[in-house]
Amino acid sequence: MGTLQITPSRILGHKLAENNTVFNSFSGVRQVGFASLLSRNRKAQSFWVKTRSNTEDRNGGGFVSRSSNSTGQEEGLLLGTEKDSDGSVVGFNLTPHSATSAAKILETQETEAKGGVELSEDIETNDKASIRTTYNVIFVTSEAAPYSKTGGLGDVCGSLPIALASRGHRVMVVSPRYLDGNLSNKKFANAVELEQRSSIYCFGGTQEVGFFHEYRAGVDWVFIDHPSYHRPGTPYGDMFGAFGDNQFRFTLLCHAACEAPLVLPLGGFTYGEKCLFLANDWHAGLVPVLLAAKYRPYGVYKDARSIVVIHNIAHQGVESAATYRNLGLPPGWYKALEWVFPTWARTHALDPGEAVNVLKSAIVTADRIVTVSQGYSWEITTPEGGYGLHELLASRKTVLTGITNGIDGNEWSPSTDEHLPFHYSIHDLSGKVQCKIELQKELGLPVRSDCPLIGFIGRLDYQKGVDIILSAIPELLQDDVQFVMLGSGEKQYEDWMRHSEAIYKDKYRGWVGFNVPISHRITAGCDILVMPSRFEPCGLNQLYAMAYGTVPVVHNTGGLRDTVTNFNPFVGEGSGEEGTGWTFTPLSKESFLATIRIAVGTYKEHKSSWEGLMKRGMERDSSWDNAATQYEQVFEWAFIDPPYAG
Ligand SMILES: Nc1ncnc2c1ncn2[C@@H]1O[C@H](COP(=O)(O)OP(=O)(O)O[C@H]2O[C@H](CO)[C@@H](O)[C@H](O)[C@H]2O)[C@@H](O)[C@H]1O
Repeated sequence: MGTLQITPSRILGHKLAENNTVFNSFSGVRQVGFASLLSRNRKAQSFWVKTRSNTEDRNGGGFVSRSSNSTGQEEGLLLGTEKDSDGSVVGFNLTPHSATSAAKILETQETEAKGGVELSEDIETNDKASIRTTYNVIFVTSEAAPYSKTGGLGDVCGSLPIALASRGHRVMVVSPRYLDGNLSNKKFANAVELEQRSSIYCFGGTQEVGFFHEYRAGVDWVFIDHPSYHRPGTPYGDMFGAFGDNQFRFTLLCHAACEAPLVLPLGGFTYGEKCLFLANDWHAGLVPVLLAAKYRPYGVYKDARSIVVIHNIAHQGVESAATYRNLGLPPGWYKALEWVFPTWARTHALDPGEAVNVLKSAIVTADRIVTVSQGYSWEITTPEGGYGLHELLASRKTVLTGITNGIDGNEWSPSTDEHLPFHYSIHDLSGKVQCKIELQKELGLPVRSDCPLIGFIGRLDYQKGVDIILSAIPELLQDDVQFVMLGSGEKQYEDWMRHSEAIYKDKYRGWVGFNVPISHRITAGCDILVMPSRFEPCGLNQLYAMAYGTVPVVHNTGGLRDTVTNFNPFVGEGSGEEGTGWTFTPLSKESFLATIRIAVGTYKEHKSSWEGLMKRGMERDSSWDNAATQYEQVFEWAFIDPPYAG
């Protein structure tokens, strides 16, 4: 790793003040999480805290810090200034703890002093080290894979933090420690209990929470421990429906997450107040409100920022207005959460329709808003897509950004996937047909490598358009195709899947349940993956499918429209082809069926076109790096503006 540089546009005055976590580098321009830059090397980090002995070399206003270890050896150059042609300080260089790199930096600085030209070259050639500010980032989320996952939120909060940490940020993920009495409890086995406990006042009493911690893949995974997270079921409910105390459980999460950076000495020292909270979905939505209402009036978190990340606006955390007093917020902040149902949505004539809406409060009080694709960032500002929040979101359009999710290449790669019986890649696709044959065997379908195998994976609910699949299946299965569905959700759909297996014995399989290894094998073994989602903020399964050479057929909406390009066999007057799948509209049985039939026809009749489709999908860059860069841009914008103060 080469030089990490922090280069504000122009610094008028600078002050280097140090507390135990952060260098306040510039007066109001940007905060630099010093701890984050060291967090990638825990040993060096704790050593640095214990035995640091800095020396300052002032050289015409320049500032250089060195640290030495207990044997007196120089560990590395920690800090140096960068100046523009007028001699003004425009940035600091933070360098790694390696003698070679340090020497290179010294060399670079000498060169810079001579002419200042080669610095950027040096940066470019040395590991493509980028010029960027690093932050202390706190993800707050109700799920994070592999510890907990019911859907895409878990995937994103399990992989984006790692991508950001690998780019030099100090990253903590705060999530509940769910113990459901099943095997999944083992996933928390490596998290150790910290001595710290916090008392949280909410719901008319004091709740004590514990903190568990695991440092993995460069990220501090912090799990909030409380009896309300210990029960059978998913993070949100069980066979009888959603838990009745979810508002309580996630209020607790938000309070605890706000405490964590202040009180947990992770790797030797706390994250401190100058951090950036990423509040994911409504479960974490109280975080921006708490920063503004509970902490900032007392001078705490004055320089923190918050971003609400909307993965699915259909879920907003709406409860009766009377529950406001339980949330541990000052009475004056009711307006931030106030929500009035339209007349038609009220239960009776005297119902005033008053409620509290947690996601709404996050949209009001967060410094910036991110959604998981550009298409969806527009859709949520429309009456059709905003689920009642469109006007509010439209009014905050200037701070609303769409960033398409990435996928975790360690977990989802056909050449290394531990759940697959055979591996394959864009250079050698032979393993894919083997995966198909093994899947057919596993599902008890006739083993036929020439028969198009169509798959669906997802929650069985209205959003995912399962009703469209159900209505199309009787006609579709008259064709020579096989169809497999994996999902859990609404009972009527689960029953339909079980029932249909008996009707279409040789053509249809329905796997009811949540099973990650099977989801990987379906993604690899199918030829076509369908996603007739009514709305799809981003969608991950189409990204996984394309990475696995499985061609997606998707409704032309939200993130699906942004990520799947329609197959076009006539580009360049027939000389070439483009596209990674098919998008269809309108969302109807007829257009769904017609598009699948075009895909099946292409699969059967145009083998080379099909291979082109597969390969273009596999070539597509869905890595998190691209998205992480865009998140960094939003972080930067968040710190340019003052924080929300009410
Ligand atoms: N029965 C089952 N067994 C095993 N695995 C299963 C499964 N059902 C679903 N999954 C897995 O859960 C994830 C679902 O992710 P999606 O992004 O498609 O949808 P979800 O609606 O949960 O996420 C929301 O958040 C994400 C993340 O931002 C957005 O992409 C999305 O549009 C938005 O609706 C995938 O990893 C999928 O394989």
